[in-house]
Amino acid sequence: MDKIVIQGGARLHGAIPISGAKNAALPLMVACLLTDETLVLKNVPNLADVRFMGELLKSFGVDVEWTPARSLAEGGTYRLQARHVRGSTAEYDIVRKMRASFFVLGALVARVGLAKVSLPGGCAIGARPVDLHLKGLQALGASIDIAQGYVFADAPAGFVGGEVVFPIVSVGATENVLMAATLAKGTTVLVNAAREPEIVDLGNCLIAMGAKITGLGTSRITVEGVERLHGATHSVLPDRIETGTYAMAVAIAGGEVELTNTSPDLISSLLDLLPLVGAEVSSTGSGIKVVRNGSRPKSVSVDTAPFPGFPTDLQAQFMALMATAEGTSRIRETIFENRFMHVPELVRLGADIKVEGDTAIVTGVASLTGAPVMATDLRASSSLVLAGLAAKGTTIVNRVYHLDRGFERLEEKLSAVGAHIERQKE
Ligand SMILES: CC(=O)N[C@H]1[C@@H](OP(=O)(O)OP(=O)(O)OC[C@H]2O[C@@H](n3ccc(=O)[nH]c3=O)[C@H](O)[C@@H]2O)O[C@H](CO)[C@@H](O)[C@@H]1O
Ligand SMILES: C=C(OP(=O)(O)O)C(=O)O
Repeated sequence: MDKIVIQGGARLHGAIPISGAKNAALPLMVACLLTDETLVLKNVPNLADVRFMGELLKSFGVDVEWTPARSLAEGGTYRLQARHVRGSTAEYDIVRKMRASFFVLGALVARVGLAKVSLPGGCAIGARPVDLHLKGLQALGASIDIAQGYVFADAPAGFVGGEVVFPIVSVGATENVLMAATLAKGTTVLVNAAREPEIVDLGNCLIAMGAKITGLGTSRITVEGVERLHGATHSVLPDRIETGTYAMAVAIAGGEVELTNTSPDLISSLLDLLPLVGAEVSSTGSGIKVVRNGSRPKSVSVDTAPFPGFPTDLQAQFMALMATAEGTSRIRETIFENRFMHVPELVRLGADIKVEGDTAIVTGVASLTGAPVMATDLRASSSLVLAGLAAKGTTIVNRVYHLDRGFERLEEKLSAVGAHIERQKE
């Protein structure tokens, strides 16, 4: 298994190109199931999860053609055509590895009238039930049965528009129901819908495919069903989690870096905090410049929340930053009940962190010390990389396959701005 090896202490200077967003690309790829014409997706990151989604779509008979990017500064292109959908089963082995596989449920039923999709089960960050996806599809007329670990959904005459009220904000359930509603008979209203930029990106692509959607980016989305969707070309929006992670890499390591092909509007919840931490942030027109010179970062407390709040997917990285800051911060995780798996690993690097319920109390230390570490999820792994950039000596991050799910060529991007980081193959 590959490892990432970091010699800490180097300041970062230069530019880092930001890739297309994994969490937008995955549901966008699923959207190809809604039409027999070709969906062309540009700026797609070359990530394990994305390749995996390509394989899942192939298993439904989708023609999947991937053209890799010519350089780090541009994404690859997927041409996806679901001329005929063959089969409608997503097996356990696939769904347990990548939860986004569950997003095929609504689109498959919309297109072929039925689907059998494995329940994903829990994962390292929490129980992550799918009840809201199922209730949403039921509200549109699907009958749902659960047996032998699978969801059997059918709506032989297609979905029928209705009101779907989400008791809590769910990104995935909003995406699943949004896709289903595009081909429903009549009007669907999603109440308390997620407002994440990835939902807006999916909605805009669906509109380009002929869907009638209003209210994207608000908590009330209205979808007027249409009889068919057609092909379209869409460019995936920049990855705000990758943007935020590299912004914090500069804040923790020091230096001056421009993050290109991204936008400050995607991540203002973090960019508003960074000046309080001691990093300067400015918009460059084509991206964001982050600078930290001089004194140690300062402690700032934060609660995670659905967009436009502070993203749970940046909580671990922010904790690494706070581990080196002057003072004490409180980091409250409100989205997932078990997303502190990075704490014991950061403590191995010398961090002073105590967990009390949903809150981590982080007392910054003057310096971290390198050590071998491992993490059980994607963003936790990236927090260990950030900590390694600031730690004295060598940090070895094991289980790199987690990072490869969501960070495209991380070690190349960081070494290009001066970090001493490499991948060691075993
Ligand atoms: C592929 C993708 O886009 N993944 C993102 C997506 O995950 P995902 O879509 O799984 O996250 P959700 O927004 O659905 O989860 C939010 C909360 O709702 C709960 N819940 C969700 C669905 C449901 O049917 N029942 C239920 O109780 C979850 O357990 C969690 O506590 O949004 C999360 C929250 O921003 C991010 O951390 C993930 O990176
Ligand atoms: C939790 C994440 O992904 P997933 O929802 O696919 O597990 C993530 O992207 O941080």
